Amino acid sequence: MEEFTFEQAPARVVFGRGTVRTALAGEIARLRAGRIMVVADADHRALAEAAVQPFVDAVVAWFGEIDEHVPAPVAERVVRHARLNRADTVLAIGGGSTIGTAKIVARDLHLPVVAVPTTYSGSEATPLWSVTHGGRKETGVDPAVRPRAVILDPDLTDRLPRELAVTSGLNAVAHVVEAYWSPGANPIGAALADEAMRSIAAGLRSIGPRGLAAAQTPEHAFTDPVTTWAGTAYTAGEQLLYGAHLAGMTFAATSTGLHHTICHVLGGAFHLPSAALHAVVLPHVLALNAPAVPATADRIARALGAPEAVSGLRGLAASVAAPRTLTQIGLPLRSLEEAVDRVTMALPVDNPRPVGKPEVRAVLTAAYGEDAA
Ligand SMILES: NC(=O)c1ccc[n+]([C@@H]2O[C@H](COP(=O)([O-])OP(=O)(O)OC[C@H]3O[C@@H](n4cnc5c(N)ncnc54)[C@H](O)[C@@H]3O)[C@@H](O)[C@H]2O)c1
Ligand SMILES: O=C(O)CCC(=O)CC(=O)O
Repeated sequence: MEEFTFEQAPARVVFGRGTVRTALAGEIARLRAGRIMVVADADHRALAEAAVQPFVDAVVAWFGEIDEHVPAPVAERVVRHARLNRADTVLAIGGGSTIGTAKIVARDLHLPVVAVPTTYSGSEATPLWSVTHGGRKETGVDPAVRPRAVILDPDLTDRLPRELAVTSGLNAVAHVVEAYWSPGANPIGAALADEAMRSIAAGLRSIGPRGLAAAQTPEHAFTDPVTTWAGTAYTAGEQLLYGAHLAGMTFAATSTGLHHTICHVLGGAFHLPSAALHAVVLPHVLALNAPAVPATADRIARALGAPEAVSGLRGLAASVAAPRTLTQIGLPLRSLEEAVDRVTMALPVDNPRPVGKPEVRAVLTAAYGEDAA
């Protein structure tokens, strides 16, 4: 076996139903969190207020201005708010945008973050941060922003509306796919990726037309020994949250390629919903790259439980009625040339095959589907 490096910043992860009530206070105490600033959007304020009750006297500030892709003025305000209130720790309760907002405080003021994710973004497992300056999404890596304690409570993610559960699950699939072929790929990351992909795919297949709440009943629970732990069956929501966290871990240990670059550039420039963007773009980047990395494509197919990677991913996305075109998620066809130019300007990227403007155009045109015909 060739030499390889695998690095993860230290973090404690607590997984289980109800752990936002039963375990969060313990993690706060263990970290000696001191003065706490809570970051949560308006939709998660009540949940966050209930969660902090056991340590409410330590909460010195709230920040609720969350905007996807973390606009620079919001990043400045959250840091100022933490500084003014002399916060020692940031507690983020919400999706990738909320955790991403908290991460900027960690980046700039070196405060620890405690994360309670409510989507499958996997951001709670990564040292990646981003800030968008006037339509240009800047991303960076800083081990200090990786949350030091993480509460994975499937009761929270099971509340996701069906559409967001689907696209967020496919966002996690995108982390896994790029982790397999990134230059930093290594055997430990690939083992995490295999388990992440199996788990997410199993969870997605069970969502069905009625969403996660309907997939929690015992008849939906997984008893396949490959995907259960110590004989305990997992529900679809549990499979998804567990898999999404592993996806974040494996993605964290590698680097971003063409797929994530496209999503960052377009997400920031056109303020598109990040998870839906991943869901639409991923099959086309996989179709571009799979012939260049046949062994990796076979491994992706095996993890998906499909005979072939590209059709396997397309089948999975179709089975959950994922959005299929850029038009569907808010990028009109008239923006194609601007989108191609913006992504091309972000090249070069680490990618299994060389990418120039023609490849970018091919991927984005394909992502418009029948709308580009
Ligand atoms: N740093 C990383 O490693 C990383 C990884 C993935 C995504 N991201 C970033 O995170 C952002 C996107 O995050 P996201 O896809 O999680 O979406 P989000 O955090 O923007 O949330 C989308 C919407 O869903 C709502 N929501 C969240 N959880 C919910 C729940 N349980 N029930 C009902 N509604 C809920 C939110 O209030 C919001 O309105 C993007 O900026 C993306 O780049 C970062
Ligand atoms: O927005 C960030 O913090 C970086 C995002 C990232 O690399 C993962 C994603 O877009 O899903």
